Amino acid sequence: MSTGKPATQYQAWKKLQQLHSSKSSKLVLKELFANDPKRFSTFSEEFKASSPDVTLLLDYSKNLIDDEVLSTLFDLAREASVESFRDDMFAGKHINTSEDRAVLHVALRNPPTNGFKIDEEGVDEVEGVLKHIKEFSDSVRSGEWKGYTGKSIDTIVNIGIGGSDLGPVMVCEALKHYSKRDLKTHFVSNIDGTDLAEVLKLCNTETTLFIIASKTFTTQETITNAESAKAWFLEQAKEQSHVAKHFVALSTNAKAVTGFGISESNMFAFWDWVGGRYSLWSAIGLSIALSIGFENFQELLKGAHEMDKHFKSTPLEQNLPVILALVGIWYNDFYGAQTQALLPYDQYLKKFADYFQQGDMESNGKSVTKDGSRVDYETGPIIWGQSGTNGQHAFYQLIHQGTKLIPADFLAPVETLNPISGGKHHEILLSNFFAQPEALAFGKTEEEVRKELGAEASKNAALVKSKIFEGNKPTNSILFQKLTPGTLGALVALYEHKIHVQGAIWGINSYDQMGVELGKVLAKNILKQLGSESEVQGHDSSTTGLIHYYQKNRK
Ligand SMILES: O=P(O)(O)OC[C@H]1O[C@@H](O)[C@H](O)[C@@H](O)[C@@H]1O
Repeated sequence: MSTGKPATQYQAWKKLQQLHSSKSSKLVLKELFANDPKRFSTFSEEFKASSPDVTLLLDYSKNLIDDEVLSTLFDLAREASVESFRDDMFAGKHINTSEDRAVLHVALRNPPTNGFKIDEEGVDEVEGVLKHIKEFSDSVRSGEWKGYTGKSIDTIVNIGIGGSDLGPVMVCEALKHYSKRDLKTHFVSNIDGTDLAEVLKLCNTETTLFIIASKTFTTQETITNAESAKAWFLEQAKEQSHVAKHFVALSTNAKAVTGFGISESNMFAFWDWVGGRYSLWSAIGLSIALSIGFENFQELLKGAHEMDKHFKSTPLEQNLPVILALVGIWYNDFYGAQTQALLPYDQYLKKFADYFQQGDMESNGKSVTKDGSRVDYETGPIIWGQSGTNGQHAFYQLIHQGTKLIPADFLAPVETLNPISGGKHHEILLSNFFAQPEALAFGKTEEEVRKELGAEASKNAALVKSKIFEGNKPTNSILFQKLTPGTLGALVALYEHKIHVQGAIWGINSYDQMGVELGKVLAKNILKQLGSESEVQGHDSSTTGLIHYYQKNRK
């Protein structure tokens, strides 16, 4: 079990504080590289899965670390019992202590033979649900599954929010290359009626399949959207019995699913040991299987499983999720960095940062440890980013020359799936992928700027200053072979395990999400009061004033 101890109590933490005060000014990338020609090979690791297409190279040499810092970070991981906490997760121990649950997304991608031995109720049902997903997705994709007028399905609408939306959205976008183009996939998540209304404009009742994705099947947004979609469907289809051909559910709550009017035979089950933000590997991935086919969905699971094996069995010093986690902690807790940017140089990964905003921030955005103490150090970073090179023309200015330290992960494929114009686009893309971390690390000195400006430099001191790049900005670079389903599985699992390791060191519970509850409760209460001004009770003057303004001005 993770110690749940405040991280500041570890000896290694104290040593890292000392190292930061004594050497941070000496950790200068330009010098570290100049003094060690082998720095790249020392601080990089390759991950190779059994499929030759699934390889990742992590270069973490452009970080503000040396051997001593790194070995102390590994000491920290050992002192915080990261290895036994990891093993507890794989063994099905109830590491989600506040909800007394196991955390077993790894069981969803664990092959029936040669996998990990996991002992928890429901794990032996995983294969059966996968079989159900296969049969159903095959029959929809082949056109065998017919709608109420005998036509095949050509449009999928996944209705879900949070973990029941973001994973499928990200993966369907990332693996669009492998998708069945004549089967359109849409996602509706927001309670804002605009989301559903705009999607319904693209749908035909006779050929649309709605997937209602909700672990609890009680989420207000999802159930309201699902009810409205059903009403829209029945306006045309009339007969309640036709619902069975057009609505399926993904949930752990059979009672609520049948209560909604979807029969259990049209329900794809999962279990409470699957956290919402770790659920794309479960029945929640049905829209993925429909879009890219079951075999590709299985490749995605396989790639993740290979990363699970790496995480479970590789010594910490070569363990990619552990390295990413420790380097992240170095900036988050000792340099005071507030954020972490994820910058994929692959257009298909444009939703990757959005996905891990929930994955990381909902997991590690906590301020009490497992034993209830208030932390006196920083926990989860703010995750953000977008695909390169778009980000370069938007926010990179601040990363290069702003006042904030923004550690950033750069990701790119060696091979593109779209080698248009003889591969010219990809070469340009990758030249940017290589150039940005280089520019961030090594910057541009005043001397270089003066040389470049020539005579102009002596006339315009401010111009000289504005063109200096201080450099020494840390980055990780991840090069993967190409964006296959297996590679994506491995990449997602890499970041999932990074989150796990950081949570273990911070002593927090990465697997609950109490922080999303209060707003939901207040909204329900306010909804009841929106009828008239006199009903608005029990709020501060700001909230009351805002509600009254809305009530006066609504039409
Ligand atoms: O799948 P459900 O039960 O509808 O929940 C959706 C989301 O609901 C949110 O409230 C949770 O914070 C997320 O973790 C979850 O993914």
